Amino acid sequence: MKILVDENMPYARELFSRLGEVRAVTGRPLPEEALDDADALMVRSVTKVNAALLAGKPVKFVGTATAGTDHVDEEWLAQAGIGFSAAPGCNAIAVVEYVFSALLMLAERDGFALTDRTVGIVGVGNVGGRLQKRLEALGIKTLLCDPPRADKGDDGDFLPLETLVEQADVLTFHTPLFKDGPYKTLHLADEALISRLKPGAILINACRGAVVDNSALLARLNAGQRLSTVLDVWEPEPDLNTELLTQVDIGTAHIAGYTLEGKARGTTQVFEAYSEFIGQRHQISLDTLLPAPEFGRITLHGPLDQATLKRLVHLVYDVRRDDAPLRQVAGKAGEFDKLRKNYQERREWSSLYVQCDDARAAETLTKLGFNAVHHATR
Ligand SMILES: NC(=O)c1ccc[n+]([C@@H]2O[C@H](COP(=O)([O-])OP(=O)(O)OC[C@H]3O[C@@H](n4cnc5c(N)ncnc54)[C@H](O)[C@@H]3O)[C@@H](O)[C@H]2O)c1
Ligand SMILES: O=C(O)[C@H](O)[C@H](O)COP(=O)(O)O
Repeated sequence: MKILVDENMPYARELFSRLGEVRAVTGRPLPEEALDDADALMVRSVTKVNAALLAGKPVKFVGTATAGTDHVDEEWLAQAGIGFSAAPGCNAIAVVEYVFSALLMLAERDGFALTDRTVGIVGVGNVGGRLQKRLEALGIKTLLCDPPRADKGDDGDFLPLETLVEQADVLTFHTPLFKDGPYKTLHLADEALISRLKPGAILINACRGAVVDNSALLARLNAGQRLSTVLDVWEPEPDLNTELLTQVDIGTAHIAGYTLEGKARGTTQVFEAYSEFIGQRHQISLDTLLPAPEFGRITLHGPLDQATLKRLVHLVYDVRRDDAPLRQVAGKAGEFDKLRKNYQERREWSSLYVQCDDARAAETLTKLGFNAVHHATR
């Protein structure tokens, strides 16, 4: 059994070698000769998986260690009889923590309280749903837009996108990229939508670049629209518009989902799916794979306010650590992917054990996803 894995999948060699011979390859471009004798292919979002890549090859299963699947022609895989699995939700926590890190940074810089802001969430799935819960745990008002869920009759107060545009101070996108169909998201944020955002609003895109029309966004920013912008994803990648990067408040190289936990969950989810596909079911516990974090334990004295939360969040992950390197290399061939390949280890908030002498602080931090306990220390 020969299994090709993207070289940017942590723990892939260790896990997949339990099932067969593993070869790690670059995902962009994927060396096509490697497919000539491969039984299975494990990719990330940078590899386009379609007939052009796989027709006539022996590959019987494709796994993508990602939440998004717009790089995979699932219809063709199904008609070609090739098994497929994605990794839904694997990195949702990472994206939520990226959004929080960015919002706390902007709130400190511009001197506002997050509890005075209303956050509009477009796409309320694994990322958007967790984001809603964590924002509400802090007492921040959210407005939700998810037409597919609304049409299915899911519980939730789902609103038209237009209402979010009118009322939200922060508009954050967490949809898949659908190029057409009833729920098309390509250029969902077009020039008309962007121009109607509230003055001083914050626009965040951490889903797929083309969900926001990047040329329209640049035109609005150049026209002086009062807007703060956080872009993790770009139209196109890896060759983003460098002028747009100079205009955004935070710009990163599609790494919102790149916690070690998030990437490792992606690998284990496709490993479990493939092991089931070949009839050798394995289940993996993430705890057995992950190393100890750089900061493991801290004591918080007193209550939790926004400034304290910001310091705690930024101890684990400060989004500015990923903004500066992108600005340094943008426009240079190959550098966007190099930043992603050589990504400095980043952990999730749950990796930090926080001992609090204030019961409410412990309760809030627990709801936010920290490993917090209340323990009187004074
Ligand atoms: N930047 C990153 O590193 C990163 C990491 C994870 C996911 N993503 C992207 O974010 C997307 C969302 O991730 P997820 O894990 O929450 O996916 P998900 O499938 O769990 O949730 C997506 C939600 O969007 C909703 N939706 C679909 N069309 C919509 C529309 N037209 N308007 C509003 N809502 C719509 C769906 O009904 C669903 O509830 C992924 O598809 C992926 O492309 C990016
Ligand atoms: O859809 C996702 O899960 C993310 O966008 C994706 O994982 C980003 O990382 P990549 O697969 O490109 O390494």
